[in-house]
Amino acid sequence: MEGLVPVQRLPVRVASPSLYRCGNVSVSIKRSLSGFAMDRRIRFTAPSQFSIRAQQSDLKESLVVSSSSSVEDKGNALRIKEWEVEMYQDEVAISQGIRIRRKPPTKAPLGYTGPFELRLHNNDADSPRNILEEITWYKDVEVSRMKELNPLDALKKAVENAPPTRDFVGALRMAQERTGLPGLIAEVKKASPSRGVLKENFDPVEIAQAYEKGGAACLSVLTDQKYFQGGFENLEAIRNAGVKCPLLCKEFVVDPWQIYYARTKGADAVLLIAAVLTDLEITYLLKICKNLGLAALVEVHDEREMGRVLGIEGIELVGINNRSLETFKVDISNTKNLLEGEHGRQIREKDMIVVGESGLFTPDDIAYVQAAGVKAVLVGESIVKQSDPEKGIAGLFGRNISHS
Ligand SMILES: O=C(O)c1ccccc1NCC(=O)[C@H](O)[C@H](O)COP(=O)(O)O
Repeated sequence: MEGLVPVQRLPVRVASPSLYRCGNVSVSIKRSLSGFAMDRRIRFTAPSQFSIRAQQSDLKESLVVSSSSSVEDKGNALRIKEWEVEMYQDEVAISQGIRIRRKPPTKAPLGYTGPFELRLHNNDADSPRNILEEITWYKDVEVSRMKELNPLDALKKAVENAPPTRDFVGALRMAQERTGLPGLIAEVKKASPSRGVLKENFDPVEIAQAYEKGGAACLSVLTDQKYFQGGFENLEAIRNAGVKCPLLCKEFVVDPWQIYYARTKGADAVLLIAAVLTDLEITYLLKICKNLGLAALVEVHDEREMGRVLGIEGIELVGINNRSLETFKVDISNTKNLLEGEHGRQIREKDMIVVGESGLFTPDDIAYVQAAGVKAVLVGESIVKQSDPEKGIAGLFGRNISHS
């Protein structure tokens, strides 16, 4: 066969690193989960006539293969040099309705498959479309720098000697039983992209201690520096200051390395954002969390994400964020809406803890999300802004919920 080989559309179901054979065509699909470099390459050494139907269960993906071939070899044998298909994470993500795209690799434009010489630059792919996308794209860069300073092997050794984690989920359940109100995850939050600086004289340890005294069940510590003016040093300092509440590392996780890092810095739980991560990534990260003794708060924003998360095994904590990723607008009826109907039924059946997140300011807000079915709330702005955050908690719940 000479000249161009027509574009082939290959429906391929990929379960694991696989080698598919069909006649003398072999398709090897490499799946490297480390760093989520989901890299699939298809290499053919094939005669001119071929058709490929490679199917395995679990993941349904569609690969588009296009290439050119040339006659190079002796005899009539056709050597199709190397056909390379790169299906970026985004293609899987799009199929799952994920709105947050991952950073396109610099060496090739986003989501493009096909021969290098035909690649186009796509401007839309080169810039983030909303704040969460911007944060996660920056996170990719930041994490690769941090990894060089703290290689995974060293982190794994540090984790072996780390003190045991505290029971994040248990603390929420106990608080709810103790107070009859949703357990409070109080957020140590200096600033945010939507509100700017919330507290000028920000002392994370002082705030954490005040939250604990005020009756918080758990604390959430923002570790992102660029957008929230947080830091891992805050997490570490709070942990080392003797605060007993379990700590959530509030990060934008895009890489398993971050989970190990969080564990070495004193986290008892991490946040996983369904808008950013595919189902497979969530499943994989949950396994890592379990292995490290960490709880995972899996955050959703809409019905579709809630449906996805309910289909993933082993999730105990689901956060419903009331803040729109596109507009920053906060609407607490989002929590109520996502807990109605079939999703709410499944959550109750599985005895999951739902955490109402963002935009909670008053006892009425707390009562509203509690009536909708939440067993915990994640609150930052309304309490961190108070000159006395301990009193801020009493104000938020309409009564003193401290242990004393
Ligand atoms: O808070 C933001 O502006 C923000 C922007 C983009 C992504 C995430 C963001 N916040 C993270 C959170 O989930 C909140 O800090 C948390 O739910 C507490 O919210 P609030 O009580 O409204 O401070």
